[in-house]
Amino acid sequence: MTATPPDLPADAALFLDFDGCLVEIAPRPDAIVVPDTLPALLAGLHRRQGGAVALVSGRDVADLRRYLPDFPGAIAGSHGAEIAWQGAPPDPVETGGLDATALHARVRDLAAHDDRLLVEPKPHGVVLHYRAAPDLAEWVDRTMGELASHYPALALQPAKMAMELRPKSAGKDRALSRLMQAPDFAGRIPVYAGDDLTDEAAMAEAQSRGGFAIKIGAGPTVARHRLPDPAALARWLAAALPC
Ligand SMILES: O=P(O)(O)OC[C@H]1O[C@H](O[C@H]2O[C@H](CO)[C@@H](O)[C@H](O)[C@H]2O)[C@H](O)[C@@H](O)[C@@H]1O
Repeated sequence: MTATPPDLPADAALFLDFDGCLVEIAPRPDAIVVPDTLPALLAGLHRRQGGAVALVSGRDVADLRRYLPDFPGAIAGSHGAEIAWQGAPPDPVETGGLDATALHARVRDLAAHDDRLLVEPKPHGVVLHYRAAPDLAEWVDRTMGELASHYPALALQPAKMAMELRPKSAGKDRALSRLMQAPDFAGRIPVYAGDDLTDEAAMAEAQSRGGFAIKIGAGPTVARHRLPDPAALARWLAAALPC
């Protein structure tokens, strides 16, 4: 059973997923709408939590910075493959010699199968989206699975109406563990909010470290707490800030 979360402790380290968590899911990755109030909310939380606020997303760091250019905290992008500390460029990523451009071209060729499919290239992988073609779910899973067998350094990452190839060495749980070693985060209670399969390992990691996790929306989860949607999460976060 998942319960409403307790108040955000002042000594928490806060980890926030982006799509489906801070912003509503949209028909396409570039169609999301960032609520007007979100940048100030994140800045207020960053002050209140002593700098211990991080975005943890499947999107790459550059993409997240386009949507939240003034976010003052750390950003773990590409499912934790990239970590950018407050305002700095991302740490270099070990890609195992991946030719990302060739991979993107291969997936674009596969996507020519149906013009409702959408390819999202990433610096260390690629996503094939089928939100506009739900009938192709099985085809996408199978085709990306076959492709994955040619890329031993990449792992299949199922997401909402999408299948991704991302570095095997990445993972939001690993990103959380790394961030928890940083001076602003160390010794704090990890609190993680997320909505997708990609968040489950990080939620488990937060709980195993004595913190808590909040699942946003419906669906099975390891999280012990739940809120219905990004608006409810924003209200819960705002309640932690002085009026
Ligand atoms: O880890 P997240 O911040 O939750 O990012 C996960 C993926 O989110 C994006 O795709 C999802 O959201 C899109 C916009 O709402 C939606 O159209 C798509 O169907 C969803 O899968 C993003 O495009 C991916 O790169 C992220 O990995």
